[in-house]
Amino acid sequence: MKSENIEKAYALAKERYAALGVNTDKAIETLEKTPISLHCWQADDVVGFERNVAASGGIMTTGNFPGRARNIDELRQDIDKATSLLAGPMRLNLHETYGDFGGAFVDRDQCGPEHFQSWMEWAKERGMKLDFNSTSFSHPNSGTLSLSNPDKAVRDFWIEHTKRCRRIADAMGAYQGDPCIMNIWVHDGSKDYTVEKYRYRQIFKESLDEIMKEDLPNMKTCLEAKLFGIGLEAYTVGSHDFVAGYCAQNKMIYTLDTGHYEPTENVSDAVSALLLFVPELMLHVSRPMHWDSDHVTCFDDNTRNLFSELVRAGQLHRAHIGLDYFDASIDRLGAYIIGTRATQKSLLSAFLEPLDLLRQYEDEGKHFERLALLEEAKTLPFGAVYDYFNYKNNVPVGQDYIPEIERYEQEVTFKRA
Ligand SMILES: C[C@H](O)[C@H](O)[C@@H](O)C(=O)CO
Ligand SMILES: [Mn+2]
Repeated sequence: MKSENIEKAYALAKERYAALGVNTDKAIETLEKTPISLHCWQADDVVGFERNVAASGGIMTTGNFPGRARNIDELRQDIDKATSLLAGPMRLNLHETYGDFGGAFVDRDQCGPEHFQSWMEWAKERGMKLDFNSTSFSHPNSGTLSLSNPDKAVRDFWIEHTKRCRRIADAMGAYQGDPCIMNIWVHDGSKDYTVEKYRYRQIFKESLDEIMKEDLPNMKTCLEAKLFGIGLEAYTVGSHDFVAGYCAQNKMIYTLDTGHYEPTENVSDAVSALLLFVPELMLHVSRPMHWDSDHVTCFDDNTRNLFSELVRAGQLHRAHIGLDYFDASIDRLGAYIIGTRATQKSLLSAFLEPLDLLRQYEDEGKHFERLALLEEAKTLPFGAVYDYFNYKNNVPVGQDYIPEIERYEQEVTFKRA
């Protein structure tokens, strides 16, 4: 796109928004300060570097597009390429199975900060901060129950793993001078009816209490809720009610994954309800298709509503934004760009909402006017503002990143056997 046209379109958009009391320069500035945590697992279909096996334990990747990152160097190369096509600050979200194990087998109850030292250095060189996840899936001990397993030996294995992960996250936080956000998601559940729901949840609670005993100042722990996993359809130990209760009681961060709720549920409605009781939210921005299918995030109603609710509530500073999808059916790097840009577009459209006027209408009981403005706001020249944000930050504008991805396929990913 011609720079002259981008600037002209922006100038017109700026005027149009200003007439509604919205400052587009300020919106861009806020977007430039809002980090998005890229999930390392989109680059390699959630395989990691521990034992080179496909993801199992409630999750699954589908598709066989060529070019999956097969090792740490390829994954880093892909992340570098992705960030070169994106404006704004990016963090990187690692799972424990993505450690730099130097070719050795390091079991989950043996991991330590030393296995992530090279990641810390790599990220620091790029001015990127790291986030982290314990990993209960894709392991012989995963079974259907990990932290909620009545078998003490299995449970202790996962307790040890999760404690170690919190220490790794703490080391990352100390190294980067910014808290590392560590997520706990366990797949624990049952394929069919169980008569022991209370028992498993009680054990899960006790395991979490044990894990959380250690005071680690450079990290924050969050707990992810889920509706069901593949092969675990009848019951999920870490359901929404369990996680909401645990997080509220223990002042812990609630991880809200947009794919983890009933298909007819309005996920964004959880934002204001949860934030009155939990300290912060970790967002896993995803796109469910009938179920938790982890399709690439799009600029759709679900994603837009999520960020509108945060901005309307004035609580964006209490949300950590991360992506969580894994699509192996299209170019994986392209998927990063689409999903990250969709998230940024949703943020920006929330920043550009004529909130003062909408609030005024609402206070005055002018409900026709409120609905009319909500409708009109949808077709304001928002795209011109997003284009300008990318242009100003020297990354491809609009669809101009498509040939960049195609070039990278020819030069890099398609050459991976
Ligand atoms: C790989 C991630 O930890 C995983 O996607 C988890 O966050 C989840 O959402 C499981 O459905
Ligand atoms: Mn998730």
